[in-house]
Parts: sequence; structure tokens; C-alpha cells
Amino acid sequence: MPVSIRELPEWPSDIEAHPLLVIDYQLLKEGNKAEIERLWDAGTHLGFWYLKNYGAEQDFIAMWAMAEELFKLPLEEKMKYEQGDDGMSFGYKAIGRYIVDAAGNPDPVEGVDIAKDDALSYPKISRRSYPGVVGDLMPPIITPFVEKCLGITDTMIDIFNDKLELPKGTLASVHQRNDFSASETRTIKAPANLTPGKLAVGGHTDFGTLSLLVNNLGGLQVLPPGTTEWCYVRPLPGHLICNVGDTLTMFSGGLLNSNIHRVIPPPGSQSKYDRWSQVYFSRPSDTAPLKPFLESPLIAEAFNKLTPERQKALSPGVPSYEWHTRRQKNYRTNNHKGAETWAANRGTENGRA
Ligand SMILES: O=C(O)CCC(=O)C(=O)O
Ligand SMILES: [Fe+2]
Repeated sequence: MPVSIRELPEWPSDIEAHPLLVIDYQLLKEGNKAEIERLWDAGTHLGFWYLKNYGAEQDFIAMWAMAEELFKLPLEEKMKYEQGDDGMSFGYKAIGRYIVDAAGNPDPVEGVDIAKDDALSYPKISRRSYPGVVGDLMPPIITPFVEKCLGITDTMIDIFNDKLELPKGTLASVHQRNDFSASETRTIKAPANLTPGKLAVGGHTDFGTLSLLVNNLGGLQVLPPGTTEWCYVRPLPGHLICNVGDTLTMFSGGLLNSNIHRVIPPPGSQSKYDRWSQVYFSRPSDTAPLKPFLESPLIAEAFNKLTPERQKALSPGVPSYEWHTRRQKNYRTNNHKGAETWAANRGTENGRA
């Protein structure tokens, strides 16, 4: 079994971790104004925060058990369900299929992504098929996981909607649960004893709206705005790590910050263990055009102050699926041609003021 977050080897005392705001999900649900302000503060500055009292820790950990069963299958069997090089992110991801830097170095992690649409429509296939173990574990593990994550992301999306002074339900209207989207679960396993300094996941901003994350070990790092030093984010038992993705930055005219992050081997003695990570990516409906909601005076004012280059980066105007497919495609090792492919898988960090 993956080493659980509750049996973590001690965080090394000489390694500093970046402080994130701790937001209480139950207080958000109750409409607590001070907590909502703190969420806004986190979303508009670092773009990362801890979320406690979210009521789904076991659901995240159960996903590791699901993936562990899947990863045990022969490679030949798993490869029948690989994501492929056409820009789809659903399915199995074999080691080495994503690039981690502009030089095109391959990643060392194994992963599996399951579409929100497949989890909700099971046993009907909406987007693609998966190995049998995914079907077996859909009703007891995967679908309940997706349902819980939808509850959490919908709550925070509505709060951001209101803080952005958008008409009620504007952001929700482009994140409807029954609209097809690139929303998905992602389970990643990075092997123990990676070479120190090796990248497990290269520096990136997340493609979608909000990401929910549980790690059993450290290794995630953020580059806080205005700095040049990568800082660890320490996994805390009972706390989700949440972050803003690019599409929320675009919808908000840059007010909400999708911050750059990466994954390196876990610090200190933690590096002797396999690193498991479970993410839920909330992403807009496939057909939603990516541009700021300028009907909010707050968003319009913020957007108008940006440089033309940054405005262009935040207003591609293309449907969400097109943006996602382009980035995903250029992430694939087989499609790597040079530094331009790396640039093409980048997101709103381009043109950042
Ligand atoms: O594994 C992690 O801690 C983060 C993974 C990540 O950033 C991603 O998959 O987008
Ligand atoms: Fe990420």
C-alpha cells in the first residue's frame, strides 16, 4: 500500500515549507464572511491554499488503492488504454510520456486520469474505456470521489463568482456537471529514490479552473509571485492543497492567480518512499470560450489595466477543449520538437507582468 499521509516520515527540520493560508471548508459552506475573505486573499495572491474540514480525505486515499491495482497490470495491457499523442488527457499515462522541460526530458512518473464524464455516466462510456479494474472500482471508489470533489469545487466556484461581482451562477454556468469537460481525476506515482534534483513534474500552471490535491509526501514546490526561489508545499494530514488554474485566471481577467508549480523528489528521508499524489481537476465545459467575463465591472477594471501582451494571454477566445488539447498535445514526449513545443504547452504564465 502507498505510505499514508498519516504515517509520513517526519518533515526534515532543515527544510522550509511555504506557509499557505488554511481555509475551513465548513465555514465556507456556512457563508462565513471572514473565511470567504481569506479564500479570496489566497486565490488572488499565491493562488494556493490548504482546505481543512473538507470531508473527503478517505476518498482521496482510496484512489491510490485503485491506481495501485491498475499499475500492477502488465505494461502491454495498460498501454491499450494509454492517453495517446493526440491531446486527450484521459487514460493511462506510462512513464516518460510527458516532457518536464524545454529540452524535452521525459518524466519519471506513472499515472492514470479518469474523466469526470465517465465517472458520472458509468456504466455508460462517455469519453473512453479503461482497464477492467477501473470499471470494478467505479461505483465504490471513483464515482463517489468525483461527486465529493464536484461538491467542493462547486462551492468555491460560487464563492469566487460572487467575489468577482458576477451575476449569480455565471461561473457555474460554464462548469455544469452534465456538460462534457476535461474535468478529471489524476493519480500519480513517482518512484522512490529518484535522483536528487530530477523533475517528476516540470514547472507548469494547471490547465483548468480549480485543482484539489492530496500528497503522501513532499516534493510539490511553488514559485511565489515576485520571487525566483522554488519553495516546498508541505502536505498536512487532513488538509487538501487547492489551487487556481489558468481558466479561472482567464475568466477573472487575471484577478485570480494560477501559480507556477512543479514536483521534485521528496525532501530528506521522505525520498526513500514512493510518492503518491491524487488530484481532481475541475475544468470548464468543452465549448466554453476562454476569455474574461467583462460584464463584471471589477473584472473589466482589472483587465483594462493589464499590458496588451497579458490581455492577449488571458483572452484566447477559443473553446476550452481546444486550449486543453493544444497544451496536452505539446506535453507529450513523442510530439516534442524543440523549445517551441515546450512554449506551446505553457499556459497563462506567458506574458505575466
Ligand atoms: O503531485 C503533485 O503534488 C502535483 C501534481 C501537479 O501539479 C499536476 O498534476 O498538475
Ligand atoms: Fe499542477
